[in-house]
Amino acid sequence: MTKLFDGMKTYLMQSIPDIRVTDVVEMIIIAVLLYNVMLWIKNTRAWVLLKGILVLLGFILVAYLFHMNTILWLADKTINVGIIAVVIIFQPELRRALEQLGRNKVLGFLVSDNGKMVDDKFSDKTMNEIVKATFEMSKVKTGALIVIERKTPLAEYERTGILVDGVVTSQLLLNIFEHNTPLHDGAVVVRGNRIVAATCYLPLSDNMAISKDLGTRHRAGVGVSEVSDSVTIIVSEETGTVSVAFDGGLRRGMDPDTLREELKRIIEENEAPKGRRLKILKGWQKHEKKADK
Ligand SMILES: Nc1ncnc2c1ncn2[C@@H]1O[C@H](COP(=O)(O)OP(=O)(O)OP(=O)(O)O)[C@@H](O)[C@H]1O
Repeated sequence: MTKLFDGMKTYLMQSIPDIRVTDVVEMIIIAVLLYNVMLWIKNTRAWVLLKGILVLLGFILVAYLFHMNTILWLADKTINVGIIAVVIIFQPELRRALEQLGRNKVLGFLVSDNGKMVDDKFSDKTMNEIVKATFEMSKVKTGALIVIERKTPLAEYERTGILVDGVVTSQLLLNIFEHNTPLHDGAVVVRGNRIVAATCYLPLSDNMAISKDLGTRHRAGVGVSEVSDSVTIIVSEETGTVSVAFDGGLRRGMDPDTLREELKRIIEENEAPKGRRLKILKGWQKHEKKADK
């Protein structure tokens, strides 16, 4: 009996490899990475592609089971080209994913982003002017798209528009978005207390979770929030509804108080200490789920 136990003990000691702390850390990192890749696949066009690849793999399995050598040979020869094709097709999504990684605070310590300094800090007055203009436009159903820059520079999108460089006032915003005027189309970019540009073209989000009732104005608002830490206010031309896009999410049906509160919260988050920042993000995510229903 003792011999049996000793044998089992030796077997177990030999067959279970030494698990070090680094192995556990490695497993956690891989699990987090896999989870994020799966989330990314689910929320982009990659989900449709993945389904196509699964059908193709099923087909190859059938060919393998029935020894269809020509099909197997063709599959073998095209797989490398297929991988390159996937990288080319998903170049915008991959670029966006890498940009998001670059915005990650962990990397932020290594790659500091001090390229842009805003001396003119977003003030309460500016916030009130924006809220006032937003709800005046909402009342008369004037479509609007206002992007507020934070840490991520939006120069790339600013360049697609017309330079304005004016102090943010409700009158200026109303004027810009007035129907049938040269500046009303596209987005306005706000940096600090100034409107830097109008008619800007923003990247469109391809998030499948965005309601099908919403068109390109809303997709553009969410799109820019996916590639930057900006806050975007969207006024629907169809319904007058006010929404806020932030961190890839959309919160709809805002009123003046909730918009002011939301803007304050997000803008202040910039200066918030770490612990508070986490709470703020959790709060946002909770709200976002409710609002998107
Ligand atoms: N990529 C973009 N960047 C900036 N603005 C855009 C972009 N795409 C569309 N827009 C703006 O959105 C307008 C079209 O809005 P559309 O009706 O498609 O969107 P929507 O989300 O249904 O909004 P609404 O509720 O106001 O109709 C365009 O005239 C333009 O001003």
